[in-house]
Amino acid sequence: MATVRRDERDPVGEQADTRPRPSDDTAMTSVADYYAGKNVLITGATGFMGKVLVEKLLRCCPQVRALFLLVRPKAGQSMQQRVDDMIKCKLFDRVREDDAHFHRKIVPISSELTEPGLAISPEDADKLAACVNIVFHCAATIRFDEPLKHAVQLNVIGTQQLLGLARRMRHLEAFIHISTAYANCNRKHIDEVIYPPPVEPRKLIESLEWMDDRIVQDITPRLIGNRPNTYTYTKALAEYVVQQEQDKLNIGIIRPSIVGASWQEPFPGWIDNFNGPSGVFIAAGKGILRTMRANNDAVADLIPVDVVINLTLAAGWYTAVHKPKTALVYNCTTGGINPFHWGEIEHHVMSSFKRNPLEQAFRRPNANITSNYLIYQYWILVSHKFPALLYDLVLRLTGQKPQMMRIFNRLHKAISLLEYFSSQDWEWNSENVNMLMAQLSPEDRKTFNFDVRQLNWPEYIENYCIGTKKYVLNEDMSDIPAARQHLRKLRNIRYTFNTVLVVFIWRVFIARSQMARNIWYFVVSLCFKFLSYFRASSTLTN
Ligand SMILES: CCCCCCCCCCCCCCCC(=O)SCCNC(=O)CCNC(=O)[C@H](O)C(C)(C)COP(=O)(O)OP(=O)(O)OC[C@H]1O[C@@H](n2cnc3c(N)ncnc32)[C@H](O)[C@@H]1OP(=O)(O)O
Ligand SMILES: NC(=O)C1=CN([C@@H]2O[C@H](COP(=O)(O)OP(=O)(O)OC[C@H]3O[C@@H](n4cnc5c(N)ncnc54)[C@H](OP(=O)(O)O)[C@@H]3O)[C@@H](O)[C@H]2O)C=CC1
Repeated sequence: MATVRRDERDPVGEQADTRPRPSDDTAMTSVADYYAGKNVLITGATGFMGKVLVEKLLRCCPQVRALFLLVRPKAGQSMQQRVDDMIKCKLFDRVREDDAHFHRKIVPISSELTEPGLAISPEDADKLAACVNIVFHCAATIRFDEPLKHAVQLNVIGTQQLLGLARRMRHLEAFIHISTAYANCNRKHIDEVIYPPPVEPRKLIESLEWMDDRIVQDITPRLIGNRPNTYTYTKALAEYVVQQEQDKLNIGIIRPSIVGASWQEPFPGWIDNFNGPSGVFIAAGKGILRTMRANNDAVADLIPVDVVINLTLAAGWYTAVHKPKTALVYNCTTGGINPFHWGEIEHHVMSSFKRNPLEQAFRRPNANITSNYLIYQYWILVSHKFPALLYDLVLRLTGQKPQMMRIFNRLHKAISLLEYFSSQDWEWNSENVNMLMAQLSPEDRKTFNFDVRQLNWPEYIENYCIGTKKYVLNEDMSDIPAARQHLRKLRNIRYTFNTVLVVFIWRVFIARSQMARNIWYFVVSLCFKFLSYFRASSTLTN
């Protein structure tokens, strides 16, 4: 079994390791000083975490020489257009304030990670081989329903190819791979080690080459075994593939849990996608999602994106400067240090969206999570399907296209894929993370803060919800009074609807059936008796 030992930081007895060791001077450099004059290569820079990584490097390590971003053309946009759009976004406002010409440090390189040779031109590959000092590999498919072939192609073969390129880099000091804390979610306790892979990646890759898509689809459940999806399965394989290079490269592996909006930087609550909990929060805030399967008492292992990026940069520094003998794994999680539970998340998300409502909510936000399958199915029927049918009926009657049932079907698919992670909890060891924190200077501990003991969850969740409103939905905060007014209107509609329903039931059952009338009189007389008893006893005590 190939496992990763914790860094012993003992340079003695390393005959096999020919890589240069750090001098005392370099070991003492601060994180920002280390990145000064360095050429950094980043994959997945256009993604959620990649963008935050680029921003933080430019803002807090302003002496960095160049950032080479491997980007592919997409949706009719060239790679250059995509990078231009990316750096225009609000996330980069603080960097722009500090240095209006920061874009000069960004060098986009056209690359498609699923193509042979990463589809990098020979000239670009030579340039990278000659100058890159540190690689951050963030790119991956994070979809939970990705067909196995594609997930392997990108997450495993793409990683292998990048490692091949890294081996050619003459001045490479560190290779940092972003994995996930759920790569080994088939275990309950997860140490900072690389576990044996579920299958030898080479054998799997060879088999997938000749199998057609139908066969692959059929055998996927058997292959992934007790992992919930191809994403976690291929991320586990990728870790193993990265580990195979530990004799040749200085490697660090970061395993974040559920990455959420930023905690502090560049500003609280920054988020730009529907992945993971963000989509659930938005659907609940819009009043669409009323129930979800989750365990109230299970730890919700959210981790703010800026924490992950701070840890990643610090790990890059540590790996390059201290050159650990084996690849170090960092479990970047909150559960063991500052636990917060799904039940608490539900409470704070709901109250936050009541204070700061989203525009044009479908219903008042009121979602309840439950681990009980029957209760869940009941609420799906009563609170999702029935209102959707009713709404679509109204749309049809007014000559419009029905849409609510379609939205709910997509939502049900999304939440069914997430419930595996919200219905149970895991224990992650974080010794390497603690070790890394202890290695930082007090100044670096502030600039590259990943100490989640200081995280105030209610405040974080409030900023997260506001962040989904501002940055994902692009809603204006000045519209909050109108949104509150809309919620009041929805509440009045609900009261009216409930009253009409009661009157209707009364008319149909009470007024028309003798037996219902008898029951009704019995209930009313019981209430009267109770009231008179209550009055009499309170008169006596007075
Ligand atoms: C108050 C309650 C508290 C309890 C709260 C519990 C939260 C419990 C979170 C656990 C979270 C674990 C996270 C593991 C941690 C990793 O390791 S990381 C990677 C995380 N990866 C992901 O989250 C990817 C999951 N997403 C997917 O796989 C795909 O988006 C889906 C869900 C299969 C949908 O695929 P699709 O149908 O092809 O289409 P896509 O365009 O992607 O999205 C379709 C619709 O689904 C919606 N959608 C997408 N993602 C989501 C989502 N997460 N939620 C809702 N809707 C979504 C989109 O908004 C879109 O809606 P429309 O705009 O069309 O109306
Ligand atoms: N988000 C989360 O909750 C968590 C994420 N992680 C890990 O963090 C990393 C980053 O995740 P995140 O930022 O959320 O993911 P995103 O989906 O936001 O970003 C993925 C990035 O990978 C790039 N990419 C995808 N396919 C290719 C390809 N074929 N060729 C080149 N580039 C490609 C995307 O580029 P493009 O813009 O062109 O599509 C994008 O830049 C991943 O490795 C993920 O496994 C780990 C734990 C949790």
